[in-house]
Amino acid sequence: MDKIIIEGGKRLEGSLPISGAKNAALTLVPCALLTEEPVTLRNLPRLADIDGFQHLMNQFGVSTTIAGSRPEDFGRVMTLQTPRLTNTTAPYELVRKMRASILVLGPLLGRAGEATVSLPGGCAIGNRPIDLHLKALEAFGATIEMTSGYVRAHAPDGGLPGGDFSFPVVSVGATENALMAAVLANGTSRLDNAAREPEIVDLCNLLVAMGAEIEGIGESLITVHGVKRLHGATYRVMPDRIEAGSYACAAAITGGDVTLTGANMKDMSATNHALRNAGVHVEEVKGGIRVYRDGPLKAVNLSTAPFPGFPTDMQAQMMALLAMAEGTSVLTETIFENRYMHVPELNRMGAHIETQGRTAIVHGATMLNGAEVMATDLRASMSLVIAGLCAEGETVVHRLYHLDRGYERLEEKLSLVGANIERVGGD
Ligand SMILES: CC(=O)N[C@H]1[C@@H](OP(=O)(O)OP(=O)(O)OC[C@H]2O[C@@H](n3ccc(=O)[nH]c3=O)[C@H](O)[C@@H]2O)O[C@H](CO)[C@@H](O)[C@@H]1O
Ligand SMILES: C=C(OP(=O)(O)O)C(=O)O
Repeated sequence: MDKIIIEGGKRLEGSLPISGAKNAALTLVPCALLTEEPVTLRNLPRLADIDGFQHLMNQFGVSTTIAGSRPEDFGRVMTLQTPRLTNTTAPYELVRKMRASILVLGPLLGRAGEATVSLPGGCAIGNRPIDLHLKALEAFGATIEMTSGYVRAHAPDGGLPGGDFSFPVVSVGATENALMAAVLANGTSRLDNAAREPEIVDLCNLLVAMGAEIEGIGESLITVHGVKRLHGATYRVMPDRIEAGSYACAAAITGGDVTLTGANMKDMSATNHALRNAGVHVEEVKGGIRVYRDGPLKAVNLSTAPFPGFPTDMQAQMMALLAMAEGTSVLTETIFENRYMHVPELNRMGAHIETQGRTAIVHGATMLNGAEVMATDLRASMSLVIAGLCAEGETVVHRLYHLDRGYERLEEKLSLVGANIERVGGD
């Protein structure tokens, strides 16, 4: 298996391009199931998760063509077309590798009136149940059965009637599945306490471009008036706010000065606020965001929360940064019950971090040392890369498949700003 080797201590400087957002792309791609016309997605990141999703879509009879794939380009353009659904089952083999496959449930049900999707199961960061996805679809009139590890959903003859659902907990994926099911329902549906993440806004914008009628985009009460059919559209995937935040931490930990081209400031308020409190300068510049640091890093207390709160997907990267700050930072993870697996690995690099349940206490201003570390989940992997960039000596990050799910050609991007980083084939 490949590994990444980082020689720490290089100050990052220059410009680094931000890719299309993984978490937006994973909900935009299944929208192609909702129409027989072509849906073209621009700025789609080149990631293992997107390749996996493309494969899953092909199983349903979706044709996919890719343009703009010169090896030197970041991103690409994919056109998906579903003249006819040839299959409505998402098998265990594909869902197991990619949790976001559950996002085909809503659109398949909306278009075909039925869907069978393998239960995704838990993953490293937590149990991640899908009960709210199913309850929302039931509220719209679907019948749900569970058999042999699969969810089978059926709409009544004539399609889903639509209905109202209030989420007891904010869920990004359940809001997305519900929206994709509601757009083709016979009546009006209302989602209360819906997720307000920018990726949900991106999804709604594509659905509207396809002819959907949605009110309350970006708000916690969303109303969807079902339409008879949707048409094709061409749409540009939003920039990845988590990738941008991750590279902002990388720039900051090295005391660097990096412009994140293509990043969107307005999607990143909570992350930028935390960075500024930590003593990092974050400025909007033409075409992106400039991040630099010219003073010491300061301790910050943070609690993860649904948007517009501080994103759980930035917790691990910020923790690596705070390991080098003066003072003690207290981080609280409120979204996933097991999202501190980077802590023992960061401690092996010389950090002083203790965890007590959902709280992590980071005793900062430590000197980090390079070490061999094991990446356990996507953002945990990135926190180890960030730590490695400022550590003394060599850091070797093993198990790269997590990083490849969410960071497009990470080592190339970091090399562009002067990092001493390479990917090598391992045993
Ligand atoms: C592909 C994608 O977009 N992934 C993101 C998405 O994941 P995902 O959509 O899986 O996360 P959710 O927003 O659904 O999860 C939020 C919380 O709700 C709980 N829950 C969720 C669904 C459900 O049916 N029942 C339930 O109890 C979860 O266990 C978790 O505690 O949002 C998370 C929270 O911002 C991010 O960390 C992930 O990167
Ligand atoms: C947890 C994440 O993704 P996923 O939901 O795809 O596992 C993430 O992007 O940090």
